Amino acid sequence: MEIEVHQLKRHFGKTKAVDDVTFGFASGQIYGFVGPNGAGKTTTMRIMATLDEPTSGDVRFDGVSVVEEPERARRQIGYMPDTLPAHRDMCVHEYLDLFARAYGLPRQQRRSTIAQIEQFTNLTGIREKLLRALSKGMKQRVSLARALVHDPPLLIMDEPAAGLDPRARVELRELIKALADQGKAVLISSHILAELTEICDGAVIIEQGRLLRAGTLEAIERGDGEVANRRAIALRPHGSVEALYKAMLEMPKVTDARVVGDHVEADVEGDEDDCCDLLAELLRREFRILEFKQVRQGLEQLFMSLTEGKVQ
Ligand SMILES: Nc1ncnc2c1ncn2[C@@H]1O[C@H](COP(=O)(O)OP(=O)(O)OP(=O)(O)O)[C@@H](O)[C@H]1O
Repeated sequence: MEIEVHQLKRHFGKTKAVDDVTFGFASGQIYGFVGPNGAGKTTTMRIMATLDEPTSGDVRFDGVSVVEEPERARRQIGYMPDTLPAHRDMCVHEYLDLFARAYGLPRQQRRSTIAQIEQFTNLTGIREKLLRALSKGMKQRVSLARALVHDPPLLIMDEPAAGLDPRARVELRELIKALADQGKAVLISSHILAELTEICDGAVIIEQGRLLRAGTLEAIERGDGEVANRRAIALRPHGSVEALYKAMLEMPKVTDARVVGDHVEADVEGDEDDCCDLLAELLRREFRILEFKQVRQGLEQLFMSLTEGKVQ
């Protein structure tokens, strides 16, 4: 499935919550949605989930428009909001059954589908528990299960890791990866950028409603603008790290270098060719290099170099 967000705008009075945002991604991909508080992430996600209407622009799932055919579009997505289930006096199983009915799943199919999802989200052991008796992590899993009952090809998750303990975060990450492996497209907003870097294929970076960058992490890193002509490399010498570190600092295209354990990491002003030239020069100077690799910038670094923390 192709997801296309096209020139999306959503204005609340004078506030341009979303201001001409265009990006796309596809089945099997996990895209991180990042931006400072108030950047417009939730507003964009709610429009994608057909819970709000754009001022102008559109979102299409394989051509199906959220504006023109919201009912059809709605079946394509599972939305996990940043609020947790609030039907306090209902147990987990009843709650999931309620949503499966709402999506019109016939009885037999409902049973097997819910059983599978409960197993996948690790809810089987607590399916009889009341929602109000659940911990935050359990509620997050119920919320994910609810988003999956109609087997949507696209999953939209708004801050799913917020407030989770480290174990629950790791488990959530594994679930998201498994969903992408099944072929689902996933858009996930989070402020925990290091975590997103580990699972995301790409990112959409917005600030004050405006798109700063969108694409695969590699493409964003390579892209035009201020991060374009910068590469980071890591080298592990056979011999003194300090000697290599000093030599690196003297290289004309190296803007910064640091010793990290048994490696030297360096920022290079230039492209891949410049990195290779640098290695050639080191070898010419008879440095013995055991490892040489390009280091991918994390989302955190990309985000910091692209945003200035502006808030509306
Ligand atoms: N219903 C509304 N009425 C008026 N303004 C709104 C409404 N919903 C959102 N906004 C404004 O739109 C802007 C974007 O808000 P949004 O919740 O989309 O940001 P966000 O990126 O999800 O932020 P956070 O990271 O803090 O969750 C903010 O300035 C917010 O105050």
